[in-house]
Amino acid sequence: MIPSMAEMMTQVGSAIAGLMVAYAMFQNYFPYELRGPIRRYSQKLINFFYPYIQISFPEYHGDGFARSNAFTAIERYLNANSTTQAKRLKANVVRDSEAIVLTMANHEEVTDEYQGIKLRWASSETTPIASQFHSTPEKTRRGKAITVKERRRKLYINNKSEGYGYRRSMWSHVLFEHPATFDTLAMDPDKKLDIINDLLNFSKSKDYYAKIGKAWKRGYLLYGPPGTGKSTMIAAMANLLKYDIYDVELTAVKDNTELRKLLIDTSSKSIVVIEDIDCSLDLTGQREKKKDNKEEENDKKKDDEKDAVKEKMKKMEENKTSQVTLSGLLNFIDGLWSACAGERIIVFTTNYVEKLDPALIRRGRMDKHIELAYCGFEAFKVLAKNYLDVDWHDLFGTIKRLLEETKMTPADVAENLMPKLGGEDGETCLMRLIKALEEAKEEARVKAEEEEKQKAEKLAKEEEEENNKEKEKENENLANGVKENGEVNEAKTDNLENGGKENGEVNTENLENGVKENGVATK
Ligand SMILES: Nc1ncnc2c1ncn2[C@@H]1O[C@H](COP(=O)(O)OP(=O)(O)OP(=O)(O)O)[C@@H](O)[C@H]1O
Ligand SMILES: [Mg+2]
Repeated sequence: MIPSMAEMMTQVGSAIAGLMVAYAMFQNYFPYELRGPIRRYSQKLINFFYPYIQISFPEYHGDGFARSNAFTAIERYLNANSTTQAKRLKANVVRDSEAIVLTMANHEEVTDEYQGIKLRWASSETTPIASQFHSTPEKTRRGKAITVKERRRKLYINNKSEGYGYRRSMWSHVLFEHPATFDTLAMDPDKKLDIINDLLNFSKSKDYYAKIGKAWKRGYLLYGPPGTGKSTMIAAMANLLKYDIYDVELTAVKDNTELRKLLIDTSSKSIVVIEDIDCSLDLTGQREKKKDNKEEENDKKKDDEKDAVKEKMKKMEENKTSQVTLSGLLNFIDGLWSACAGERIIVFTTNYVEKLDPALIRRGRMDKHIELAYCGFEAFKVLAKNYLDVDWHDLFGTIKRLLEETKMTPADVAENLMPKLGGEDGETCLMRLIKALEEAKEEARVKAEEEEKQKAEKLAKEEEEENNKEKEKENENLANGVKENGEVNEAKTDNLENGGKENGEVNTENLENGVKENGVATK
């Protein structure tokens, strides 16, 4: 007789209940010392028949608060590849991530294949994750790459050194959401491409750097006048590589030791930025001398741009408490920090490349020197496209000529191109730029003329002074001459007297000798 469904369920139910009672008895009454070996042997027996390899990846490890990197990477890997199979998914906005991350819910299972091996990924709640799968370094790496791609990036700023007590971090951070990209950066397209390739090449060269025995780091020096896009380029770099930025304010760093600590505390895949290196570094002694030179020079050339830099320097000087030295900085670039694993880019910016100590910018420390210059026509075209969505216009010819004739920073060009409130059209903005360029040109001409005039005046003044000096000298000589002549005359009379005497003597002597000598000579 075939038992009915209800009867079957009852039997299964009572069997399970029986097993549970047996298990409870086992737990309660079986001697503790014997439980371990029995479990071990029963596991061995199961393994004999069980054909699969099982690997568990706990979600939390260590002290139980840090989420395992492997787990996160696998989660992302499954999110991108296999979630189509699972019916129930968990949606999470994970810290540091831009996208919503979908992961399979507990007790879901997805299958996957890797190099002919079938994998079953399952997520379970009882142990943090009891999954049946097979993973490889390659997969973990792919997962990691996805993690980096979707990660929200941060801008770190070093805290002022005073009183970051026991727990306070040396860095504060905000989300980095600068919109600049290499597409929006106005500069010569060839130069831009070269930089992009350099960066991408670096980020892919882990093995190469290991092979040549160099730390996986690269230094860039960005130089050029204010407003030419140095800071903008750093943001574009970070956006291209998806790196974090550590903006080091050297004036807030107490000394070399603190600088070292700060830099060791930076994470991999980051850009360490030190802006205005010539102003913020108190390179004691040697630097002081250079500053004197700079001040002298600034006195000579007093155009606006220099004044801006001077202003900046003065400000830095005022709140300077830092004792970071050039050698401290160099040591960190070459030494300890380089031993920290992971890819890092270090960027220095300056308005005056020629003022920097050659030791700081030699190749190997600063591998690539990038000049950001005044706006050329190619750079202008990028701005026109970005700001006005204009590829070509009849006015471009005039603008090209004016840009060649006058210096204007991309910042100023951009400012003029930006449509003002009320929705100006492209042509109005281009006309405004032309006007501004013409004004700048005229201003530069007047300034040059003035400088020329000042120079000529200075030269004339110097010549006059020189002439005056000569005249004075002549007068002096003349005066001295009169005096000397007086003396000479007196001396002459003296001499005359003496001469009379001397001559008297000499003459007679000479006469005698002459006679003698002549006598001898004639003989
Ligand atoms: N090459 C450029 N391409 C696009 N925009 C630019 C460029 N240069 C400057 N700008 C614009 O001008 C502004 C100022 O530029 P940025 O701060 O990058 O200059 P900087 O070279 O860092 O100057 P400073 O030496 O004073 O730090 C930016 O907000 C940006 O909008
Ligand atoms: Mg800047």
